Amino acid sequence: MLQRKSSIDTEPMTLNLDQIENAREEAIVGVSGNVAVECRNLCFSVSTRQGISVPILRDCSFRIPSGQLWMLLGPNGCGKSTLLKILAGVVNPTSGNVFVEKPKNFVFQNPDHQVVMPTVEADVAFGLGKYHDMSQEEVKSRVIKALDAVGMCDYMQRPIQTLSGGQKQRVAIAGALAESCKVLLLDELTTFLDESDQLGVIKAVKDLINAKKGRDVTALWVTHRLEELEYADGAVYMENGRVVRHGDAATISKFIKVKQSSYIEQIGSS
Ligand SMILES: Nc1ncnc2c1ncn2[C@@H]1O[C@H](COP(=O)(O)OP(=O)(O)OP(=O)(O)O)[C@@H](O)[C@H]1O
Repeated sequence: MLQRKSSIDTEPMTLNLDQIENAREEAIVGVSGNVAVECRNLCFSVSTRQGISVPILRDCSFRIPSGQLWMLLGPNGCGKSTLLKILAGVVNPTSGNVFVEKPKNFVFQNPDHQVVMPTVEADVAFGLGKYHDMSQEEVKSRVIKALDAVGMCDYMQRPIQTLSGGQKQRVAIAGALAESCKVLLLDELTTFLDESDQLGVIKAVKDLINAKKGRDVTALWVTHRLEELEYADGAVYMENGRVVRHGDAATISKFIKVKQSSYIEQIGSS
């Protein structure tokens, strides 16, 4: 496992090649504090029935600073979900290093796959069941705080099946927050949602990142929607299993837009 970077460098004098590369990366991504997520030379391959190894992720490296909302973007099949599953610990990489600050929590694409209890309150409290010595007061207080963070406090007693898709996503995020999670891994949460629900979920995540500055909750949000980048601090852009660019959201947005327009020009001229 990678070591967390200290915010204060006490021996800055002689840099070896690795340190120079780190400094270059930090200049690119603007990392100034602690790192919440880091991948270094991450590879993942699967084997076909004929025993041929097929690379899915190729040499992926990037860092996400604590307390920020980052997006993971790229064309269909480029490896976003696979990378997120590795960060979540659901899948093991073939090689390379991964660090994700703990506790971490993974929220899935389909809201119906993750809300399991009959009411909102019971659902958010569900994950706390494993802490056997936690008092009822503590459970209640965590549930209220978590629902408050995603703007769902007024829905505590609501039956889950009466919620919209976006409200279910926010309840799922509250469940992760109730467990004091430090890193939220969010897989295309807006895929099944209508426009107003999409906006509601992304704003809820952005608000909680802003509100928790002291506690430094970090979120990595997988998306196809370029317009969602406006809510992000930073982004990782992938193509064909590789991290092509990573850095601040405005730079990545510009990079993708230039790519898209040159692609459209190419189609137009052929
Ligand atoms: N276990 C597996 N066995 C074989 N191929 C796999 C496996 N897991 C992923 N892949 C392939 O790896 C590639 C990346 O898949 P992944 O789901 O990570 O992409 P993605 O960027 O999330 O795609 P999308 O945007 O369409 O959801 C795809 O071509 C997929 O078919």
